[in-house]
Amino acid sequence: MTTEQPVETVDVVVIGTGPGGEDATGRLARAGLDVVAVEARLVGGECPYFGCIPTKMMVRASDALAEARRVATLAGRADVEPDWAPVARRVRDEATTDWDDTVAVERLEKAGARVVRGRGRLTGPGEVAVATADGERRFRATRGVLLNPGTEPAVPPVEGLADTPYWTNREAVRASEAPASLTVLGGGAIGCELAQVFARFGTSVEVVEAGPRLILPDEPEASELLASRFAAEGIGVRTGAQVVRVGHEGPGFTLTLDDGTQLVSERLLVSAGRRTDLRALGVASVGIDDSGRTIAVDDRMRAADGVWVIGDVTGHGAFTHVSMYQARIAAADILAAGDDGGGGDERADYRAVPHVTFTDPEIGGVGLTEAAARDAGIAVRTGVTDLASSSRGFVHGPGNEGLVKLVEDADAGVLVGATAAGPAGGEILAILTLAVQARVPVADLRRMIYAYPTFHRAIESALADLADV
Ligand SMILES: Cc1cc2nc3c(=O)[nH]c(=O)nc-3n(C[C@H](O)[C@H](O)[C@H](O)COP(=O)(O)OP(=O)(O)OC[C@H]3O[C@@H](n4cnc5c(N)ncnc54)[C@H](O)[C@@H]3O)c2cc1C
Ligand SMILES: NC(=O)c1ccc[n+]([C@@H]2O[C@H](COP(=O)([O-])OP(=O)(O)OC[C@H]3O[C@@H](n4cnc5c(N)ncnc54)[C@H](O)[C@@H]3O)[C@@H](O)[C@H]2O)c1
Repeated sequence: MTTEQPVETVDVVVIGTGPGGEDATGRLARAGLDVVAVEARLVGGECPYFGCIPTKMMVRASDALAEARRVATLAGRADVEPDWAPVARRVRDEATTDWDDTVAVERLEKAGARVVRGRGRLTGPGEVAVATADGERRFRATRGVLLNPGTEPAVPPVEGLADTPYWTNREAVRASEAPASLTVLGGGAIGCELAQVFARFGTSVEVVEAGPRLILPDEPEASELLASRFAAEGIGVRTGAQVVRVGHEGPGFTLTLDDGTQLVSERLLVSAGRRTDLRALGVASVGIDDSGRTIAVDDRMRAADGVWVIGDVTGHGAFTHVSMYQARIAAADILAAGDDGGGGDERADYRAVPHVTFTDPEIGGVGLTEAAARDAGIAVRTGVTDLASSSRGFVHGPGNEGLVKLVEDADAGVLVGATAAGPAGGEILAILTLAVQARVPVADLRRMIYAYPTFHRAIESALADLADV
C-alpha cells in the first residue's frame, strides 16, 4: 500500500539540472528562495558527464597525437604510439569523478537548495509530482517552476538498430579502449568530433550522413574544409546516404545502405540528433503544447504563467552557453516577478549565439550563415580569406588549414554572421562574436590594428575581401 505524501510548499521547483538548471538553482537559493531541484540522473546534466567536458578531453588527447605526428615536418622525430588508457582515466577520474555528482549536489545544498532525486512532471499550475525511488513526492511552487529537461540521444527508426548494442555519446565517453573500427551514424557536431578522435587513436572510421554534407548548420566552406581534412586523415565520409538495416552478428555491426553497400565495424556510434519527451514532462497540464520537440519561450524565458523554460528544449541552440545565458535571465525574472510582478530587466537576444565544433580544424560560427542571411532578406556581402596563406598560417605549416568568412548586412554596414575555422577557430571567433553582438561598423573593424602575426589578423583580409565585391 502506498501512503499519500503531504504536498510540500516551496518557492520554486526546478525540473532538470542541466548547466542552466544547476546555475539557476544556485542563484535562486543564494537569493534566499526555498528551492527544490529535481534531477533524474546527474546534477549538471549532459555537459559535464557525457557531453562537452569528457569529449573535449578526448579531443585534447587526439589533438596531441596529431601535433606529435607533425613533428616530423617541423622538428625532428617523435615516435607516436596511441594509448587510450590515459584518456579513459582522465575522463573517469578528472572529468566525471566516475560519473558521480556529489560535489555538484553539495554545492547546491551549500547555496541553500534541496536536491530531490527522481523524475519530475508538472501536474497543474505550480504543481509538481516527482517519481522517486521511494514513491511519489508532491510539491506546490508558489513562485514558479523552472524546466530544464535537456535532451536524450535520438535513435533513428532503422530496421534492426534498436536491438543492437550501439553506442550513443553516453557510451562513447565511457569507452575503455579505442575500437578497431567504428561506423558513425550522423555527421553533425557529435559525430564529427568523435569520428576524428577515434581515428587519431588508430580506429578505422566511416561517417554515414543522411544530409548533403557534414556539419550542415555551418557554412558550406567549413564543411568542405572538414571533409578534406577527414579525407587526408583517412576518415571515410558518405553523405546523402540512407541506412536501411542494421545487424549485429558476432562481434560486429553490419550497416546496409540504400545503394546496397554494406559497412562492417566493431562499434556503431549513433549521433543522429537529439529528442525530447514533452508529454512525460506534463507540460500540457499548464497549457503548453506537448506535440513538438521544443517549448516556445518569450525573451524572459516564460512559457506559461509561472513556468520558465531554459536550455536545449527552447530550440535557441543546444549549447551549454545558451542554457547558462538563459538561466541568468530566467533567475532574474523569477526573482523580480516575486517582488513587484513586473519581472527582470534583461531580455534574451540571440543575434550573436556562437558555437564551436572542436574538430581539427576547429569550426567556429556566430550569427547568420550567408544562406540564412539571404533567406532573411538581408542585402548580403561576404568576404572570405584562407587562413593557411595568412602570415601566421605560413609560419604554422602543417595543420594550418582554415578560413575566415564574414557575412555583412551591406545596407547597415555591420556583420550579421561569421565563421572562423582553423587551428584556433574558436578563439578567433571571440572578436567576431563581439562585432556581431555590438553591431560594430565594418568601417571601424577595418580601422582596427590586428596583431602580427596572429591567426585573428586574417579577419583584416576577410574584411578587405568584403570591399572587393
Ligand atoms: C557529446 C556532446 C558534446 C557536446 N559538446 C558541447 C560543447 O562542446 N559545447 C557546448 O556548448 N555544448 C555541447 N554540447 C551540448 C550541451 O551538452 C547541452 O547543450 C547542455 O548540456 C545544455 O543542456 P540543457 O541545459 O538543456 O540540459 P541537459 O544538460 O541535457 O540536462 C538536463 C537534465 O535534466 C534531467 N531531466 C530531464 N527530464 C527530467 C525530469 N522529468 N525530471 C528530472 N530530471 C530530468 C536530465 O537527467 C539531465 O540531467 C554537447 C552535447 C553532447 C551530447
Ligand atoms: N562543440 C559543440 O558545441 C557541440 C558538440 C557536440 C554536440 N553539440 C550539440 O549537441 C547537438 C546534438 O548533436 P548531434 O551531432 O547528435 O546532432 P546534429 O543535429 O548536430 O547532427 C545530427 C546529424 O545526423 C544526421 N542524421 C540524422 N538521422 C540520420 C540517419 N538516419 N542516418 C544518417 N544521418 C542521420 C543529420 O542529418 C545531422 O547531420 C548539436 O546540434 C549541438 O547543438 C555541440
